[in-house]
Amino acid sequence: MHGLGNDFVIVDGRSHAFRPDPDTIRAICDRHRGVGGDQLLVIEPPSAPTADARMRIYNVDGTEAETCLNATRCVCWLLLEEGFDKVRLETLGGLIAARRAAGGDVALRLGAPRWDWAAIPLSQPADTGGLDMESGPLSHPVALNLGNPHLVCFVPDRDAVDVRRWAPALAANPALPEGANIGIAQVVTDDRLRAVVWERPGILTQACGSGACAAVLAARRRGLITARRVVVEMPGGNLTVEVHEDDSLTLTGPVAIAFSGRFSTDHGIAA
Ligand SMILES: N[C@@H](CCC[C@H](N)C(=O)O)C(=O)O
Repeated sequence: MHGLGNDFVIVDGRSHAFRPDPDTIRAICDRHRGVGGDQLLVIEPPSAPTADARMRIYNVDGTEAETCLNATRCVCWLLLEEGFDKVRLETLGGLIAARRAAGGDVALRLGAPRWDWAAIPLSQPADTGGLDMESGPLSHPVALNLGNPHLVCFVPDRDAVDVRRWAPALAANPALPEGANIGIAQVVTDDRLRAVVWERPGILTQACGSGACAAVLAARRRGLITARRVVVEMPGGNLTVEVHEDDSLTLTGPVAIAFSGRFSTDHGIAA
């Protein structure tokens, strides 16, 4: 499935456990020799009675990520199609509630972000409203944690930035012990941003749900916008982010199935 081109291989491991090792994850996500995708997702039975299912999120390098909101929208859509009214999905980054929205979209309700330096995490105390970091046109990023770590840099023109050239140095900054997703954002109007995200562990994605939320929250924190309902244009399409009074969020956008199939253990993929 994909959310605006942010694409995922999703394995339903609820009746047959699927615990891929890093080599298997890399093989599945390989765009030339495997299925290909920005992440591998495994649906598991919930560990808490408050959740309907649990989702594990594996990055293309085999590491496990805490949060991926486009992935959450895709997996929640699958669960909603099974007849659930609303869905609560457990992730390493927390419990996320989802419902159907207009036009077949999926809306997620998320808790407030964390802004303190230790929660990003950063290796030492710093003002997360503008870190002392720079890489070419990217400077003084806002840092926040939405279950996963994000830095957001504001630029006058998103498309003028050579993201592959400048973002990796920020992501590798030693002040980020767990790395970070690097957002490059441009304010278009008070309720419209343009953004692109260099995701951990070093891929440029078509869209990023947590990156869209991070861009809106960072723009509000910097005083660059005041709107609470903001459209974020990403290369793959638009996401809508609503910031509620208590700083909780609603993220809404489309999902789509690309194809479905079965893994075989006979063709080099270990299940
Ligand atoms: N790879 C990331 C998480 C991916 C974010 C995702 N695309 C989204 O939609 O939120 C990480 O390691 O944190």
